Amino acid sequence: MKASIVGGTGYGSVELIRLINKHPYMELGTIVSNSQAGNSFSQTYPHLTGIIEQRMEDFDASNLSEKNDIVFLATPSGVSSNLIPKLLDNGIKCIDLSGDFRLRSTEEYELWYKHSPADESYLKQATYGLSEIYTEKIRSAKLIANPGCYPTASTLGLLPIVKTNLADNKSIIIDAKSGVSGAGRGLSLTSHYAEINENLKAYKLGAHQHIPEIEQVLQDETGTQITITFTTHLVPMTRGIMCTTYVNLKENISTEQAVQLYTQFYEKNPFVRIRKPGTIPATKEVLGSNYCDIGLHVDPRTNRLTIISVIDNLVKGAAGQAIQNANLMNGWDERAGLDDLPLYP
Ligand SMILES: NC(=O)C1=CN([C@@H]2O[C@H](COP(=O)(O)OP(=O)(O)OC[C@H]3O[C@@H](n4cnc5c(N)ncnc54)[C@H](OP(=O)(O)O)[C@@H]3O)[C@@H](O)[C@H]2O)C=CC1
Ligand SMILES: CC(=O)N[C@@H](CCC(=O)OP(=O)(O)O)C(=O)O
Repeated sequence: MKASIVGGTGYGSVELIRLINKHPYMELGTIVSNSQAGNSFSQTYPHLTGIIEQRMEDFDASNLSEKNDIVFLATPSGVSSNLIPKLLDNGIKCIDLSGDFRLRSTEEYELWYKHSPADESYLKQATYGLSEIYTEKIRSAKLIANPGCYPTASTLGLLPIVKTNLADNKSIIIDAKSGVSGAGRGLSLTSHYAEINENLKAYKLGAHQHIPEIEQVLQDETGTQITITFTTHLVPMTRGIMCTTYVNLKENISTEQAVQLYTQFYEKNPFVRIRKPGTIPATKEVLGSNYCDIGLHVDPRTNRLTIISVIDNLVKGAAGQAIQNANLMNGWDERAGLDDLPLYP
């Protein structure tokens, strides 16, 4: 099966190429680049010299649909909302790594993303691609809105407890941290070495575009409106996301009981690993892999649950989850092409 990528020179694209290159049932099709059409891929990424030499091309929906079986869009928000309708009209399946098709409400999209929303008739065709939770819908989807990196780590960490009657849903605080590759390859002052190195910054306080996305999933899965406190931080490392989430419990449970609840919740999900009581996951322990590792602790003095969830933002947070969704859409083992062990140290 041939997989095309749009947004060729970005980090999401080069990570998709790494994963497609070793996938048992997919091979790389057309790479579309807005800025580098005509140039070979290895000119932008010399570490792939002699491996990915193909020339990147301009976007052409009918040509892409003729030559490929699926298209991954790894473009900034505000771009795929214009491209995906043309692709769907040509009958090709799409997986969008951007935020353009994640929020069902067009008003919310405009409010948080500050772009014009996608056309509602196409928005309605999108399935939110949190692989572990929407598995069955994903299998028959034609358009996947791949979740954001922070929402993946946050919601996988929160869902087992909010879906029980144990959590005080008004008390949720997510303290989130990301490596700099989460901001993409584009140059900006905030990702400048001298601004990042030996520094720790909170950003987009109360204004992060992932707030409505996380709340939408929590509402869909609990049937109640849940408002969260969510703060993002930029950490001087390349890859990795850690979400430290605090939830007040309405009943007394022990750490061991929380671990048992989470283990049962994810027992059929190979990419979610629940840590034993007393072991705390770190970002390096999932580096380069599609795992989301979750550590839990209940403080008996406050009866508050602390959830530590970690992912590699470019794998489970983007390209890896996109491949996992393509696997589900095609009826393959969801682990196909995603069996790399974490890279350690
Ligand atoms: N980085 C991460 O960890 C994650 C990213 N995402 C989302 O995935 C998407 C891709 O992210 P990422 O690869 O990191 O971003 P990058 O900034 O690294 O790459 C995006 C690429 O899109 C293309 N592009 C840029 N502007 C335009 C435009 N106006 N029209 C068409 N193409 C354009 C460019 O490639 P070219 O010129 O070659 O076409 C660019 O390199 C984004 O929406 C991001 O929010 C989601 C989860 C995690
Ligand atoms: C470190 C960093 O800057 N991360 C980005 C995450 C980008 C992302 O995944 O956002 P989308 O919803 O547009 O896909 C951010 O916080 O905005």
